[in-house]
Amino acid sequence: MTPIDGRAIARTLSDTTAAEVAALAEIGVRVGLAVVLLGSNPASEVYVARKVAESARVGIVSFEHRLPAATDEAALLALIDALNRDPAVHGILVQLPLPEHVEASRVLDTIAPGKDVDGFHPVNVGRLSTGTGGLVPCTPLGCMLLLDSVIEDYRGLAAVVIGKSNIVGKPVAMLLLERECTVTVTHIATRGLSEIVRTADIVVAAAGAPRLVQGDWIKPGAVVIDVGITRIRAGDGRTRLVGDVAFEQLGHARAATPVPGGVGPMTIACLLANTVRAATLARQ
Ligand SMILES: Nc1nc(=O)c2c([nH]1)NC[C@@H]1CN(c3ccc(C(=O)N[C@@H](CCC(=O)O)C(=O)O)cc3)C=[N+]21
Repeated sequence: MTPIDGRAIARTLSDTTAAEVAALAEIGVRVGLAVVLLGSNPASEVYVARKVAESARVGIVSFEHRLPAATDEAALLALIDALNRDPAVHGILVQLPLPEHVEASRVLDTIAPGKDVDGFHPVNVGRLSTGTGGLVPCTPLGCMLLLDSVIEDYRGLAAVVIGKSNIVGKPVAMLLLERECTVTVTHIATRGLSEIVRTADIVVAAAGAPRLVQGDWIKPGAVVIDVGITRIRAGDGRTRLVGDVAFEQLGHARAATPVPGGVGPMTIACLLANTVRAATLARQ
C-alpha cells in the first residue's frame, strides 16, 4: 500500500498558489481572505490559526474577525454584507459549526457566491451539481487532488462515499460522478455498509466515526481517502487524531491517506487556491 502524502501534495499546490498570488501582485491585486470566527472552541481556534498562517505563507492578506459567541445573527449578517462589498476581500470563510442561536443556512446564503471560497452558497452547490463551474468546497476538492495523485482514469470505477454531509459527502459524490465513477452514497444508517464498501475501487470515508472502516471492508487494490478527524483523549491525557479508517489494516489497499497528514492539509491548501480563483474570476 502506498501512503498518499497529503502534506507534500498540499505544499506543491500552495507553491502554485503563491506564484499566482505573486503574479496578481504584479498587476496591483493584493489577494485577501476574510476569516470569521464566532466564539472560541479549541478545534476551531487551531484551524483558524492554520488558515491565517498558511495564507501569510503564500502571500494572501488575511482579515480575521473574531466575534463573541453571543453575537447575534443580525450583527453577523451585517459583517458579511460589509465584507461582500469590501474590494480588498476576495474570499470569505465563516468557520463552522456556528453557535445554535445563529441559523447557519441564512449566514451561508448571505455570502456573495463569487467570494464563497468554502463553496457552501446554494448557487455554488447548484453549479457543482450541474457541472457549470463555481467555487468547489475545499475538502472535496482536496480529496479529488489526492485521488488524482494515484488514479489516471476514473471512468467506470466504483466509488463508495461514506457520509452524506453538505460539506463533504454530497459534494465529493458530485465530483466523482463528474469523473464518470459509479457512485454509491452511504452513511451511518446504511444497512450492510461493509458489503457495499467491499465493492469499491475508491472509498471516501467521511462519516466522522473513528475507525469505522476496518481492513476487511476494503477490496484489494482499492484507493482509500480518510476524511474523518476525531480528537481522542488517550490514557496519558494527551489528545491524538483518529480517522474513520483503521489505516494500519490497509496493507492490501493500493493507496490510502493517513490521519493526520492526509486530507486536512489539503483542505487548507484548497482554501487558498479557491481564494486566488475568486480573485481571478472577480476581474473577469
Ligand atoms: N467554514 C469552514 N470551512 C472549513 O473548511 C472548516 C470549517 N468551517 N470548520 C472546521 C473544519 C475542519 N477543517 C480542517 C482544516 C484543516 C485540518 C488540518 O490541517 N488537519 C491536520 C492536523 C491538524 C491538527 O493537528 O489538529 C491534518 O489532518 O494533518 C483539519 C480540519 C476545516 N474546516
